[in-house]
Amino acid sequence: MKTKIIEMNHIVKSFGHVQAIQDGHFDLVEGEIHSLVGENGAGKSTLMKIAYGMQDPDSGKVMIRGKEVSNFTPKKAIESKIGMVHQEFMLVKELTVIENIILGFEPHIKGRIDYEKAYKEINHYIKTYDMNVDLEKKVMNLPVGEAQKVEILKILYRGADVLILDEPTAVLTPQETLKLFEILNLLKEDGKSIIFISHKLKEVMDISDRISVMRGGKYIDTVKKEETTIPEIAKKMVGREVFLEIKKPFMKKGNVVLEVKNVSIPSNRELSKIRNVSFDISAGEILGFAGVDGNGQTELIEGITGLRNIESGEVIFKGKSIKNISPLQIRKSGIAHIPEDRNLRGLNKEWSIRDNLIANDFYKKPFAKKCILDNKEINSFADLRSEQFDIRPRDINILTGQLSGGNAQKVIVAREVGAETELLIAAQPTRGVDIGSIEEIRKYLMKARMNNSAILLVSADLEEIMSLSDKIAVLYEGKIVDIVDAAEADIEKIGLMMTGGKFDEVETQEQ
Ligand SMILES: Nc1ncnc2c1ncn2[C@@H]1O[C@H](COP(=O)(O)OP(=O)(O)OP(=O)(O)O)[C@@H](O)[C@H]1O
Repeated sequence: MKTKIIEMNHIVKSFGHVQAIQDGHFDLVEGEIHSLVGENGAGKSTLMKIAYGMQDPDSGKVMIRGKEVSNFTPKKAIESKIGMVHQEFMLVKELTVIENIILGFEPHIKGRIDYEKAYKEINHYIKTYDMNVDLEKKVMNLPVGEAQKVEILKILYRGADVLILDEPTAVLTPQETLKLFEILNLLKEDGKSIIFISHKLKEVMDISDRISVMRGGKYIDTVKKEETTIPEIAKKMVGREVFLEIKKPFMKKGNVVLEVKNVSIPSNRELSKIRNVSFDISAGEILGFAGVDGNGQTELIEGITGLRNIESGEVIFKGKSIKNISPLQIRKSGIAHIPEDRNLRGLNKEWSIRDNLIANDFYKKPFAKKCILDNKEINSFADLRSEQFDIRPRDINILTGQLSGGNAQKVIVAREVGAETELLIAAQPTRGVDIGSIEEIRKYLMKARMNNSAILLVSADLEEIMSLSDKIAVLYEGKIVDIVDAAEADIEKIGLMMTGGKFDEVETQEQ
């Protein structure tokens, strides 16, 4: 029988009055890829932070390689050959890749850093696991997929044979995810053991040997990949059937709401400059933007929402130019925005759920009357939104900085989609969000369409683009490759367009 490397039993952990884990169990055997899944706030990250010694359990037993541990710390975890890659990377952007990898563990020769030894060792990992990383580059110049490889190299360099990866694919493109999976399989072949936290059940089914499910802080079940299905896991996670296929009822297109004409927007990355882009969106229509991240999606949305200067061209909302006016004026004109970076632009983490929910409208009726806030109105509005969008924990006074990633995202969606809006700009609305909430968020986007909102959707999730959109535009190196009717598009063709091929060329190639 294979050795159990990590065993956790009856783990309990609270933060103040929030019980993050009520009864956590997990075990990892040598040489397996074991996924941990569960809704936002189910306690996955907390359980893994306990395994890595970043947090102490209130009670319960943690065994590492057969020995019970207490007062476990990341330092002891590293000594026990356990490494963790967190949701938010922990690299020093100003340093080079090699400097990051060896930071705190520099080999020395005659009082100086022995770079030769470090290069030799790291190049060995790069070759063995087929990683292709430029060790001289500064981390700030790396795309996310590369930065993640650096995180993995960093823990391998520290001697890890157990890798805990917390939502590693949340920020990756489909291509980068495939590459990551190749690396993980090579690591597994080499005898390493991997814990993989993810919300993407298809990926979980592709990569795992076993899958453990948590719900509401409790252990639910562990199943072998061959003995389960995606719907079965989704049901264990959410406690009910989940339907991600969204119905797209016929909708008669209304007037044009947004017109973008020959717009160019600068960027400090060459591939992300928006070059002469034109499209329009009508009332009751969803235009989905597909494309590999970094091809100008961020710049385009920042330009339209007033967060970035537009160099040339025109942006017209309901017949009036909104080009280069302030983000506040743009919001006030009736445009809602779910920003892609929820921490930077979507929320004030120091504020409560309630205050974030009313951030756009706190000065207006019914929340303020004659410049005085009406707390009763505000509280009942915030309670209702929390209930409708299933924001957990159900306490509107909690600071959003204390919420799990997915619940934080739900606060933004509840604020933006809940509002009556003529144009909704939704950038990565379900990124890092659990399957039950994805279903809810998609339903709300569809409801907004049925209420005649025009919606600009940017998503790295091609299936999301395909299932929600009426028209699909593909951005490649800052240009629109093509805009196609969603009814005629299929995922493979759109995938090929994401590498620059035109829709009809793709068809011709196939014939
Ligand atoms: N440092 C903290 N302070 C207060 N509450 C916390 C803290 N860390 C986690 N929590 C709470 O504990 C619960 C479990 O959070 P955790 O991050 O473990 O969930 P998760 O399953 O990883 O969720 P997600 O998939 O959204 O990342 C949540 O309700 C969260 O708000």
